[in-house]
Amino acid sequence: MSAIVEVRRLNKSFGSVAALSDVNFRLEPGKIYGLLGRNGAGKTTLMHLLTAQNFATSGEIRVFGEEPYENEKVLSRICFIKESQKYPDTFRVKDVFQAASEIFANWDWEFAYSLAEDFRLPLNRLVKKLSRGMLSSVGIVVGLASRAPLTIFDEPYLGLDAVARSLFYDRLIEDYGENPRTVILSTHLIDEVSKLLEHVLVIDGGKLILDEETDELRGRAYSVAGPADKVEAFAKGKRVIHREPFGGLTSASILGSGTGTDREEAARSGLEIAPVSLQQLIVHLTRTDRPSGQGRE
Ligand SMILES: Nc1ncnc2c1ncn2[C@@H]1O[C@H](COP(=O)(O)OP(=O)(O)OP(=O)(O)O)[C@@H](O)[C@H]1O
Repeated sequence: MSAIVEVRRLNKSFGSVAALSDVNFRLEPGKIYGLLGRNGAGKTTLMHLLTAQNFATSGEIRVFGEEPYENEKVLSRICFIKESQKYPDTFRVKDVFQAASEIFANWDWEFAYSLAEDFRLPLNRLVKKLSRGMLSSVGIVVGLASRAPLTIFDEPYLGLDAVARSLFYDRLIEDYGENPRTVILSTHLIDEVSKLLEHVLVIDGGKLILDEETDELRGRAYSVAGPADKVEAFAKGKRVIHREPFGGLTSASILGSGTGTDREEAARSGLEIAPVSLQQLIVHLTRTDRPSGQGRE
């Protein structure tokens, strides 16, 4: 299958700061990717390179099989929604939609209007007079209604309340079902989006430390919950990556797939075994107190 994005030996430095170091990956068509990592990891830098908003120091980038730089054919098929998007002062919400409709071949006005209603966006209001959350909603509507073959959301929901965020996830998943495309979602709200993500890329200190299907990743750890003393007895000798006490109970996240013997032991102790949260796994993989080079376990 031909890749939507192919990145080889990609490096980007800003002076002495190596924002990206030897990054290699491919993105397949029709998948939702999570691009995750801590502050300053290199996510925005990578998205800027993919969308030709900056030049790589070295390495290769192919988007739809071609170099993206000054390549209208490629760039017209990418919709990049970023937190800090600026609009002309005179633009009303409907002007943003009009401009987007002229850029993106698959733009769907009906969908845009229905999303604007869902997000309670006043079409005639000047964009500069919108609240922070409403401004984020404008970006989300553009990102969804453009139906660009490669849609990239970089922390798209600054100021958005939980209801609006959940609306975004619902509309994205519904529309993606009917109109498959490749989506990259970069966010710190990992648990919120974990159900959407089919594949996860994690960057840490400019290096790609994880490139894995979400389901496989979830199989790398499990959580066990019950009375604190029983959980501790079960966890003894195992690699605990997170502990969360609640009342007299504890939940511990443990590395490993949880063998049949583990499960029998947990059942005998009356402990509940469940899949681990994606967020806990990623936090574990990107913690600074881990010895270096342990990203790929
Ligand atoms: N224009 C620039 N000039 C100098 N350094 C930069 C520039 N842009 C990014 N950097 C540095 O590159 C590194 C990666 O930054 P980047 O913005 O890509 O991180 P990020 O993963 O998007 O972070 P966040 O989650 O906080 O948005 C950081 O150390 C940052 O300070």
